Amino acid sequence: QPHAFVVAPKSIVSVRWRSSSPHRPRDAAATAGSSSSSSSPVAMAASSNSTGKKGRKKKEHVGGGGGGFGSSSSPIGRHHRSDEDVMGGPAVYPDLESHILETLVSSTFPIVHGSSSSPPGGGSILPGEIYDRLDGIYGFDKFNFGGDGALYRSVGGTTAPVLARVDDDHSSTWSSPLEGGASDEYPWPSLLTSSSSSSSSSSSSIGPGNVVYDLNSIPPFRRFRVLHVDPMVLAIDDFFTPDECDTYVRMSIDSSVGGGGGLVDDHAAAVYDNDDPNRRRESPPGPVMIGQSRTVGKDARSRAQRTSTTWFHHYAGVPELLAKACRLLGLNDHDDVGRFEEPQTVRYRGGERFTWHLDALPPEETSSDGGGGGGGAGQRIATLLVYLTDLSTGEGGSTMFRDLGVDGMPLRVRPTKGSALLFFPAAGGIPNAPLDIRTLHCGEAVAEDAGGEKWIAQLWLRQRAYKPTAPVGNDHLKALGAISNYCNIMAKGSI
Ligand SMILES: O=C(O)CCC(=O)C(=O)O
Ligand SMILES: [Fe+2]
Repeated sequence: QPHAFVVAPKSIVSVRWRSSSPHRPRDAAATAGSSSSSSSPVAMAASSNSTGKKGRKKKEHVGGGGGGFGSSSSPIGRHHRSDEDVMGGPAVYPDLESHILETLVSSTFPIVHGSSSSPPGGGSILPGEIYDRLDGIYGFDKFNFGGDGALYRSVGGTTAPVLARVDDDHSSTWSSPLEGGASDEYPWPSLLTSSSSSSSSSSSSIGPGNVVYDLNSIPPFRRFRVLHVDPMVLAIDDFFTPDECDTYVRMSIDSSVGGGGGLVDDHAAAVYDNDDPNRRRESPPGPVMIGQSRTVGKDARSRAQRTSTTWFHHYAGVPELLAKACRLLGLNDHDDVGRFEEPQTVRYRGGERFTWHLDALPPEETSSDGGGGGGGAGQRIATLLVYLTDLSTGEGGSTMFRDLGVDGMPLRVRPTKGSALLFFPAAGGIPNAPLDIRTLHCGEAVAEDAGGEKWIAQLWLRQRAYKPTAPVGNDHLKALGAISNYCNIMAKGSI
């Protein structure tokens, strides 16, 4: 069962849906047995949306030339270069249709790094123009950087919080994709129109009525970097503590004892034996290793796409990840926890990688009939990736966005322990298309002689409630208590 866009070889004339990484357990089973390649060109996906309801929009630009960042309209042909320099493998760039190519323009806006002009508590300051633009594209008020539901912006040389914004612009040409007109606005309604992000406590609707938590107990994330504006790619450097990183790695490794690295083994590591009694992971079972992907996939291409190892985690086992993701994205309602796919950790050893792909899902995976899995959860609208280990320059392992760098080079994000990377695989790019092809990215091969392994944790947010399929018994509901505990601990810590 295909599950994500992966780039076809140049000789193939359009982007095709193709199985690749074990993003989801069902995929692993499918790739192990059958293979991959029902195809469905992007052009088809794009046109299939054209009758959808009008939804939240993109104010302008997208197609290049419209003025604004990233509209330098440099042709994308230059991106059709060999990737041997960065991937050490055969070229897997697509031949894309011209109207898609035209959307692949890099941002030319200079990104301001560093702390010399930082807001209180750190972070970067960008010109107000960028914030205005991000607000228009992404609904800025829902990102919790640097303040209570606010981002910091530069105002006359000083900093001031940007107040949560009322979203009154629904004059969109952005249509609802993939739903046969049956869905609501796409893809941001809940991010944009739910109540102001971080100023109120949550109320429970999917959870037991007595579970309450307040995500405001988690300090706002202050150390963020805007790596690219449109499409937006953010790094959040204070997302996980070193201890949290170590815990996530350790529980993955520990759970695989006896798991044997088989393909899908829902029974492996059914019980997680926490060796740290101070943590609250006593009851939930541990993560399940779903396979070393050297063995996942039948054909050479599938095998080549990901050569790492993935573990699927019980929601209840990763409250820090869920709570912080909700805090970051302004998802205060318990229902929103139910929109996350199975949390994953991924290990890349020397030589391992994940080649160019898009995280956005093919239509059959998002349809509301549930036929594609996930219970009609809709599209992946946000990718959150947390680096659990450091890799130094020269050790490889960077996440690279092929088309978002400067001078034809990829945007390269080196793994930094505790940093998160946030981007939006289906939020913009091609008008009326259900994916943002500009977010094409890869996990660069880790150098054979790297000093350590690359580990990441990953989380995908869907448009609607998602039905997990692994590990057995995995249930969002069971995480609410753990999230509540975590928030309580954070609240006490900050007093
Ligand atoms: O490992 C990375 O840096 C990227 C992983 C990734 O893109 C994915 O798993 O979808
Ligand atoms: Fe990805």
